[in-house]
Amino acid sequence: MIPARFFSARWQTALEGVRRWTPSTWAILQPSWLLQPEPAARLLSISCASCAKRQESPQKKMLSEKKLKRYFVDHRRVLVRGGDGGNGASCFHSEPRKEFGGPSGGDGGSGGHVILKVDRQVKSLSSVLTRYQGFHGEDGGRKNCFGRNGGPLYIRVPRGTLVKEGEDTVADLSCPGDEYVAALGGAGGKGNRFFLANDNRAPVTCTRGQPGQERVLFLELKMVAQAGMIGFPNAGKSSLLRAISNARPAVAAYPFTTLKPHIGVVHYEGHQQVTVADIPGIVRGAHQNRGLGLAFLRHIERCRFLLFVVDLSVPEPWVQLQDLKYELEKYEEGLSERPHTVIGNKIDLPEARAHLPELQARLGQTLIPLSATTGENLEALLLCLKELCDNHAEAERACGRQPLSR
Ligand SMILES: Nc1nc2c(ncn2[C@@H]2O[C@H](COP(=O)(O)OP(=O)(O)OP(=O)(O)O)[C@@H](O)[C@H]2O)c(=O)[nH]1
Ligand SMILES: [Mg+2]
Repeated sequence: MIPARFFSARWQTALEGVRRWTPSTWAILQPSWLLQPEPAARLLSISCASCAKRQESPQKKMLSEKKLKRYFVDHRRVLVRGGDGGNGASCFHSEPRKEFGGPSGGDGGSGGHVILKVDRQVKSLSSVLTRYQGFHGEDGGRKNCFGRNGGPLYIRVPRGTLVKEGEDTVADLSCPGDEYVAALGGAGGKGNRFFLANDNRAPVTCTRGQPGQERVLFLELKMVAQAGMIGFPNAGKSSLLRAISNARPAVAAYPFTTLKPHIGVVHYEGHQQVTVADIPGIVRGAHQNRGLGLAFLRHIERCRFLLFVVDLSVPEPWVQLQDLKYELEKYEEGLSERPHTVIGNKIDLPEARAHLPELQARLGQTLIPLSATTGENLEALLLCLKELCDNHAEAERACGRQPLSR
């Protein structure tokens, strides 16, 4: 037996802690899969479901509503100006023993365009600045030297960016690699060589380069996903996305953990994929700009079907559902009528199980009770997603349109 004085003060504190442990403390430390019965045989392999971790709140300081909105960059006002054209030169050829060498002023180079380009790596408009100036063309030079053209200036934007000028939508950049010339560069000026004519053998005229086009554009980001998850803060939307896809949005026990939409891809057999967007939480009165407001709902506009995520552990979960639909209708009439399914999350909690029968009775439609944390009944959600996707594709094909894939 080693005497206690041989241990450092730190070790002694640790030993004290061990002595205080009780069986219940051990139970808390056990992984959840040891305490719960094995779920029924799974129809599909959901490796991520078992990996979905419960992350404890890092005691983050609550942000005010005003500050919350600053984090959410999905629209930008941008002033774009094309590069100015270079000026033409006015000079005459001069060489020993050569009289009347003639005009030799070169043209100016054209100004560079400012181009919006979709880049897969860019996920939000936060990297887009408020003003851009294209590269200017070089001035023309002596000896008929033309100025160099200004190169194009690319502004990298995320996929799903809408470009508006005033009220008009001028471009919809929804595919990777899509480009839109936001501002044209100015044409280069002409040097005096250009004005050489039979009746004027020594022109001195040269013109200035034209200024680049100037425009004020509004960029608006609309995520492109097939399914959109809508729910109150803390309903477990991000946990669910982590469980069914490889996306890794933050999960924590405080509201508004998610401040920008995340997209996850759910993989099925036969290389079929369904994209699911996790939208920041909606609160009652969002249409009056409460919480994060309704600004982020523009991401749902493009979703083909919706997943309403309800927290079953709250006292009256059906009220949450009514509020969600009400807020959607306030944003855009008919939005809540899109093909959708209702998900009752946190079924692993006893109070959630107690609320389930009443919610089902009030709902009058099928509800998928599941647990994002334990992975219980996730198969039902995956099958339902696939069905919604197949139905959508069929409907699109019937109308002669190409269904949205990813
Ligand atoms: N018991 C239990 N807790 C869950 C479950 N799903 C999520 N949670 C917990 O609920 C809390 C909120 O989860 P999130 O996934 O961040 O919720 P959210 O809907 O994304 O929240 P916001 O981003 O704020 O809108 C976290 O503490 C999760 O651990 C579940 O199925 N069971
Ligand atoms: Mg979240």
